[in-house]
Amino acid sequence: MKSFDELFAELSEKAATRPEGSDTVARLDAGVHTIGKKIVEEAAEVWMAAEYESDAECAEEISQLLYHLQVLMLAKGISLDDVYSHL
Ligand SMILES: N=c1c2ncn([C@@H]3O[C@H](COP(=O)(O)OP(=O)(O)OP(=O)(O)O)[C@@H](O)[C@H]3O)c2ncn1[C@@H]1O[C@H](COP(=O)(O)O)[C@@H](O)[C@H]1O
Repeated sequence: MKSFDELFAELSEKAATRPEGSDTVARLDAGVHTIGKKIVEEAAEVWMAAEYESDAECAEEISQLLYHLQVLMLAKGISLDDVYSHL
């Protein structure tokens, strides 16, 4: 288990070091358009899970949406503080 900030630190490290086989590196290389489409897909899955699936399944979908949002943040060079400053 990890926090939002811990996942972002891990993904930032992956983006910087580009380890072989990293899914995150492949997603970053695919670009903002592809990442954006994945976010829309994951958001829809969150919505469907909230309406028709268990709370546990919904939580898993939310975790995936948060992951893909972080990938987009990295692709755009947006930091945690850039986001937190609006909360
Ligand atoms: N938290 C996540 C995470 N959440 C979601 N995903 C990705 O998002 C996918 C979920 O989307 P879907 O359910 O739509 O599955 P899918 O249709 O097969 O998705 P696609 O691969 O086709 O886009 C998963 O299969 C993962 O590829 C994640 N991939 C990685 N992480 C974490 O990110 C870190 C770095 O991972 P790597 O870059 O792979 O080393 C590790 O701590 C991982 O646990």
